[in-house]
Amino acid sequence: MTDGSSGGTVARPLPGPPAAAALLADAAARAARLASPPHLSIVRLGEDPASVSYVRGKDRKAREVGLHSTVYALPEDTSQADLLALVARLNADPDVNGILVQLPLPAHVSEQAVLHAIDPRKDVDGFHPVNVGELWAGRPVLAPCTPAGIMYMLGHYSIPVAGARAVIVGRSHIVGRPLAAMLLNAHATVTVAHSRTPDLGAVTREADLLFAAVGRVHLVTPDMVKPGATVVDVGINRVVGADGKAHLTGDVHPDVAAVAGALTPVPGGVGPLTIAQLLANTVTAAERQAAARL
Ligand SMILES: Nc1nc2c(c(=O)[nH]1)N[C@@H](CN(C=O)c1ccc(C(=O)N[C@@H](CCC(=O)O)C(=O)O)cc1)CN2
Repeated sequence: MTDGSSGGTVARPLPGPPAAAALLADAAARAARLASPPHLSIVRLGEDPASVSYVRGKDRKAREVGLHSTVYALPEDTSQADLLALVARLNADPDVNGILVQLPLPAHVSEQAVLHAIDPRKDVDGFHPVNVGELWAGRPVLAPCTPAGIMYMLGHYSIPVAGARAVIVGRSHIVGRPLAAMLLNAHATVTVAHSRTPDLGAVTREADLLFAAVGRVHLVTPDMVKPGATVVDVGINRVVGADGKAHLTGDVHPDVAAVAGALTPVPGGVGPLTIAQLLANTVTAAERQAAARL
């Protein structure tokens, strides 16, 4: 695409909201076919502003698409035992289809203990080892929301994945690792790079599909990108600009737009897909629970 002013090329923008709207519309239609609205329970500890905002967004969107949502906003000093008791209660409640514990948790609570306690059939975040294992075995049921949303977005914009060389920078449990499994399942050739990868640029320049998910402002610069590659920016970094105001920026330098073939913005890129995919997962969980009761 030409930018019409300098004669140079600019990457095709891949905005998240249209893809998220399509995913939400599908989730809403599936939810409407169930005997009762799927019920999502969201648990949050403490008042971290980003977590408060994400949970509010999940609750609001759930209601917008016809789901039933309950938020448990617990004090920061809630003990691990009390949190586990709540999870056990939600596991046992036949009226609850999906359970989500917002991350990060305070340091005194073991994330692993809590995530492993959620019934895998209600684990709409896809973080339980049963769901992680099914994903890596090529049989995804409930899969982590940000990478699943990214895969949906690539499909929405008809970006080819099968046969592509994909490079993911970042190996987190929320994004990098599950995304690697999803890309493999979709027949890409996948490399996962990380903080100890030597000559990162040589690796990223191989990519037809490049994913930046490390949380380091503008880590990916134009010289690290193959001309025409699709670049997906998963970074959400809060920085203070020259104007003294806080704003969000990604892991990809804006000048990458002059090299890439397509680029997701931050904000307004993959972020909105996270919540849309969560609600799609909640409907999937409810559908499977209804079928198991028949
Ligand atoms: N239990 C979970 N905890 C966390 C997850 C998760 O998937 N499950 N992911 C992240 C945070 N997250 C959802 O929880 C999330 C991140 C970003 C967005 C989003 O829409 N971002 C917007 C910008 C929003 C803003 O202004 O801050 C964008 O990128 O355009 C939604 C959800 C960690 N915790």
